[in-house]
Amino acid sequence: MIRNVLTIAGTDPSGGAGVQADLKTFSAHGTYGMSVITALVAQTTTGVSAVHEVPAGFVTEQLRTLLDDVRVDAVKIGMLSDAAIIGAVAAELERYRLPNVVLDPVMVAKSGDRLLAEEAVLALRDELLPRADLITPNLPEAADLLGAEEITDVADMPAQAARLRRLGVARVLLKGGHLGGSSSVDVLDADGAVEFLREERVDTKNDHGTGCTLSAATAALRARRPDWATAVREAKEYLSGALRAAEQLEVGQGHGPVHHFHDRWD
Ligand SMILES: Nc1ncnc2c1ncn2[C@@H]1O[C@H](COP(=O)(O)OP(=O)(O)O)[C@@H](O)[C@H]1O
Ligand SMILES: Cc1ncc(COP(=O)(O)OP(=O)(O)O)c(N)n1
Repeated sequence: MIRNVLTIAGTDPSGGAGVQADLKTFSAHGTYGMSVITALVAQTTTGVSAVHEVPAGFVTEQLRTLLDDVRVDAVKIGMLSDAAIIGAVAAELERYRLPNVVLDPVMVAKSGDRLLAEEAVLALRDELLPRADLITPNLPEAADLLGAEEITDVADMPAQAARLRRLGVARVLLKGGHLGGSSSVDVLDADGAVEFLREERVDTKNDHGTGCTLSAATAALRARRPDWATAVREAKEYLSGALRAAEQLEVGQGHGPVHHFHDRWD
């Protein structure tokens, strides 16, 4: 049976991040993709020019219309924009008891533009983190959620992940992409085990949407795999392949997108 996977996120007309990247990723993993949109974002490979938020009540309307009809096997949550939308999504997660929820706590785009209001970080921490099965913060997002300094050393990542778990989160994938270096290291703290996930760093400027792709691939794979660690490991491998395949693309002048491929996944 084909699994149904939902993304709740903002848009990217250039197709590199947000809902567009998530749907491509779901398809690449042999799942059926669906989307609830939280914000229309005028952005491309060079940055964000404007954000048009969807009213929170209409986010609720999209979710209820969809969830009253369709079974959902996994969910990826991305850009939420403000506290009202966070509240709306948290309420519907509770109401429908959705399974396999991956929360990417998106705050700032690579271009430096904010995708979550600063005053909404507390709402994200208090209302959504405890309802997620896995969160996937990058290092600046982890620091913001903890009200702490951003760490700069791979060796400190397990302790930072443990602090996030103590906020009441089931599982944490702490992403170390911002550290640079010859390998790209993430830490998974899940189900009683802490694991370093390492991949060779791909030398490319086409790295727009890496966080979106990783969280979407994890959700899709969790709908198909028996446990979180397997889903996360395969998702990271997929992302590295998509970063390598990005050299085939000519999209935009700035940070281009990664390339989603369908041939490896049956
Ligand atoms: N050039 C790269 N080569 C390989 N993996 C990368 C590269 N850039 C980022 N990654 C990986 O992409 C994922 C997301 O990266 P990160 O920059 O940490 O988060 P975000 O995209 O949310 O800011 C992480 O798994 C990170 O290790
Ligand atoms: C609509 C939308 N959602 C999320 C992001 C951030 O995506 P990410 O994968 O972290 O990629 P970069 O912005 O770092 O390239 C986004 N840009 N837009």
